[in-house]
Amino acid sequence: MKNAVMAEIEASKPSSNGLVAGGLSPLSETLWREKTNTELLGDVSARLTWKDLTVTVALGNGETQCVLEGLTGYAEPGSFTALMGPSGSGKSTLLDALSSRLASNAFLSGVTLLNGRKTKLAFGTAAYVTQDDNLIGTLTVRETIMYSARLRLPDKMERESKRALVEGTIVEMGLQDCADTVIGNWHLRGISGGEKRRVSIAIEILMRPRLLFLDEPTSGLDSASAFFVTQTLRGLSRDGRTVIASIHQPSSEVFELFDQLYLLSGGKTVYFGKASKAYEFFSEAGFPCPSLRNPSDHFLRCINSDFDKVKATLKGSMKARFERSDDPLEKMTTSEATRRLTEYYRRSQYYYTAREKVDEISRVKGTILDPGGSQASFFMQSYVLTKRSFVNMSRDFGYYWLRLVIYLVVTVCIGTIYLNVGTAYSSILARGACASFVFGFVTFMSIGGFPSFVEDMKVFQRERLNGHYGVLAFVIGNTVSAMPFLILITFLSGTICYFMVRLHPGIIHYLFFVLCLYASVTVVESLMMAIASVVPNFLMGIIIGAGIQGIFMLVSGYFRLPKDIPKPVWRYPMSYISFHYWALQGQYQNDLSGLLFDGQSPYDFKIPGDYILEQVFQIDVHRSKWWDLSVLFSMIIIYRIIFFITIKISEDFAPWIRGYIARRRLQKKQNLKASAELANRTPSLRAYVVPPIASQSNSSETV
Ligand SMILES: Nc1ncnc2c1ncn2[C@@H]1O[C@H](COP(=O)(O)OP(=O)(O)OP(=O)(O)O)[C@@H](O)[C@H]1O
Repeated sequence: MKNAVMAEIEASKPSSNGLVAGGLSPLSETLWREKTNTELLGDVSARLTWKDLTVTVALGNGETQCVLEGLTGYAEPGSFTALMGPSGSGKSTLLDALSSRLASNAFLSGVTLLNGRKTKLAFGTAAYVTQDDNLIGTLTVRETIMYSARLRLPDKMERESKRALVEGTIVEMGLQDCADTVIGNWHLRGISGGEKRRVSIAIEILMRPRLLFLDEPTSGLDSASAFFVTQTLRGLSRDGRTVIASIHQPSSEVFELFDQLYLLSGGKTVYFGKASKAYEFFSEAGFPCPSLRNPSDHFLRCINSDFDKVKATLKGSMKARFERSDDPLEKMTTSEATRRLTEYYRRSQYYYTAREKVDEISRVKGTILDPGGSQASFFMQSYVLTKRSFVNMSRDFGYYWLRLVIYLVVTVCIGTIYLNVGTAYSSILARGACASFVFGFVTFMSIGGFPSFVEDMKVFQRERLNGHYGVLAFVIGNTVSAMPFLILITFLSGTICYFMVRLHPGIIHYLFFVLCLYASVTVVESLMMAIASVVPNFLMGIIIGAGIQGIFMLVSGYFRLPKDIPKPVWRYPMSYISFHYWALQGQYQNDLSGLLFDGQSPYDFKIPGDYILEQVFQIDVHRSKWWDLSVLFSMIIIYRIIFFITIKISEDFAPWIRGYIARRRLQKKQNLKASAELANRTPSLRAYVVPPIASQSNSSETV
């Protein structure tokens, strides 16, 4: 079987630019099924319909905007549907609406059915290649696709077979020349934008999804690559898959590959039907395509009204030329042309045929498609994610290496400032200050890793929405992969600090100090990861993380002694929630207990460390320092659970809450509009609806 796959890959010779000639899938559907040990259980084809789909977004100023208006259409297995329209016409919004991924401020109405049933398409039921290529910058193209394959293909499939499948997909997307080049990030120059686009597509077509959405898959590609990529997508659809893609500026050859065409302008349907009939439609509507013009260019020129003003200005300066032209577009504004085309479509047979077809498909209750994202076991997902994350962390200089350097430099500074601190009377406060700095500021520096966490979260969100793996596998992978780096950083810097300052002698005291440092840094990491899952923005995340840690430091018992901290809020519960508090209490005990300090004058008695702990630092010496350390380790687990819960909440509850808020807003808006209309018709009601202060001229605005 392995040989058969390789033979089939070999047979598909790449063209000069590296893409497979003919765009046919090197691995046929049957062979793919055999290789992956997956069977087609019944009819798993995806018939998608949408009827009277309207998307309204709530804008920042309280207004609402209708982005899509009453769209009706369908996509069938074996067909390749292209969405076209000017920039801002609503193509991405339509794809988002169909794939259940609308933005938080968007409200959807209308009916979307998959195989005649209401289904949520996120988390693996459908695959979606979005406009942004969120990839791990330190991995090569081959590694990226290979990890993705291992995350999703069945465990029992041989590694060699997975490799063969990956190589096939690399050839299919014309990526063999850059297969060993890294994707690239802020400090690594990697593959080009067009190649990144193709890697994103390769990752999704690897599993041969039943329903595939692509947002501008050919953007950034040269015309030959765009042609071959489109041909591959069409080849995929010929295997009984349903493919819907938004496409900008297709060449005439690319246009010929489309089965169905959905033309949008200003959120309205201008045309939906067979791509080959669009030419006829435009002629019938009075806008025939001139003989030497690319049909898709012509269609877009007819419906892009963004430049009407520019056109009018140009017309003024080149009057004679425009007057001679018999192009209907020169005789009217494009807004007017779009309006005429939209109206013509609503009256045409294309519109009625589409609606009839939608009703016909919707009536057939087909198979319920399960989220079919990953076929790998939970353990395989966790293992691959841990390994991938570890490789990324070890290659990304900004993730841990830079922090290690800074930690070493800072701890050498601490070591020289508190060098051989001793047991003189003045060393009591010096030891307190040193511990406070180490567990306050040194752990605080861990927020430096936040930009890398945000990048990780972006990749996670893309993969999660496409059902590549579960949330728990991600949390485990992220936690375990970070451990060796955090151990290295904290043990190295902790050791330097401990021995330069000469804190309490003894191996157990040393171990306690570095373990406490490790636990504190890991808690900060976990806290920042939880923040990154809620606030995926560098600046805001760092500000929030810094703010939280600042508050925790304040109540740690150093800047204000524990018993002096105001009891409501600050002492209970804040100081107990603060990890600085536990770290400092534990380290004070670890360092001072058992030592004898000089008195203020040479004639004074020696002061026992336990006395200082109780009387100066107000520490409960009856509580074991190991208890403080275990609280810190529990906090790591608690923060990781919080991280898991925040992701689950944002997946499961947030869309519901957002939908509810959007519905309420829309309802309020509609009620106000209805009241205003009623008030205009019934003068006696005006007083109730229009605030008395509003003048007659701006009353409608006020309403
Ligand atoms: N969540 C949202 N909030 C506010 N406005 C939105 C939102 N979603 C879409 N829009 C607006 O709706 C319009 C359509 O956006 P969309 O991204 O769907 O267009 P598009 O056709 O995909 O454009 P492009 O080809 O440039 O990507 C735009 O004017 C956009 O600003």
